[in-house]
Amino acid sequence: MIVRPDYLEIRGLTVTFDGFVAVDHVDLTVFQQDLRFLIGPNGAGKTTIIDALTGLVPATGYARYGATDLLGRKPHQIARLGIGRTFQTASVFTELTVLQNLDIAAGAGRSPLSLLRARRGVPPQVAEALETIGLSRASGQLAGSLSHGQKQWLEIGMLLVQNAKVMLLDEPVAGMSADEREQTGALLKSIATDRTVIIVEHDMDFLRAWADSVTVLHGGKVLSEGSVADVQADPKVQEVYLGSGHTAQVPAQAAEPVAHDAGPSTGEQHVLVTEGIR
Ligand SMILES: Nc1ncnc2c1ncn2[C@@H]1O[C@H](COP(=O)(O)OP(=O)(O)OP(=O)(O)O)[C@@H](O)[C@H]1O
Repeated sequence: MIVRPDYLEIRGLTVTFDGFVAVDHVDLTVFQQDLRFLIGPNGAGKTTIIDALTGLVPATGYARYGATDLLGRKPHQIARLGIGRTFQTASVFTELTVLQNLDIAAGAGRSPLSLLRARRGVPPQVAEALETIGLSRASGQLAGSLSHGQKQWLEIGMLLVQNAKVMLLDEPVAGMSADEREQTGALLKSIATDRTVIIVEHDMDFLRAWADSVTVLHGGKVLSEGSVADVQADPKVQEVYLGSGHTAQVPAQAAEPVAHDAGPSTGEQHVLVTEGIR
């Protein structure tokens, strides 16, 4: 792998909410081509890290992409620097077509009214994004009529046409069918060839199938980092996921996270969690 200078480097990232330290001196380095998964129990600080990197919450420390500092900037400035994110719930314009959604994301130098008008030809970067996300044939379809998975792909396409070089994806496969998960894995792998991609995910099967590397968070701190095999073998990770039999939080199969206050785990949950990390 050729290491290029434009990679994401985070040092001592800290986010505090009214005295509560949600992210606690996190160090993270992610290179292009390294499909990095960020995992951890509910409340570990995963989404807050993405929020801090995209200017939604104030943070201290240091976060740099290439030569550019990210902290202390407004969300739109960070987006313009090529740092893109998705949310747990896809935010597409449901009343507009797939193509119109991509057009708006691309800006394309057109007025809002002209974006809504039919027009000849599709800008090359939009056509390329349509192809990459597998929605070329659905380009005229209303985004609201897409499947859950297709909406997530459209959102990724909207980042592609904005030339996002860093993509921070929050639970991209939650609620997807098995087929959609498979297609999403292949999509993420392909976009990570020349981008820095971080995926927050609870789905351990998906992680095992697609992660190049994993960072495990717990209580706002980095607990473990390495390959899937490395983190699975780490006793600290096993302790967090398996706990004393009362702290089970990450299901093996379910796409949705289990609530933090789900109460003592049952024997069945415990088996699921054991399968989840092994
Ligand atoms: N705006 C906020 N104000 C106060 N506390 C917050 C805020 N946002 C997050 N937190 C707290 O920070 C901690 C980390 O939350 P975060 O959403 O980052 O966790 P997470 O690892 O993404 O969890 P999940 O897997 O459940 O999404 C939690 O204790 C949460 O309650």
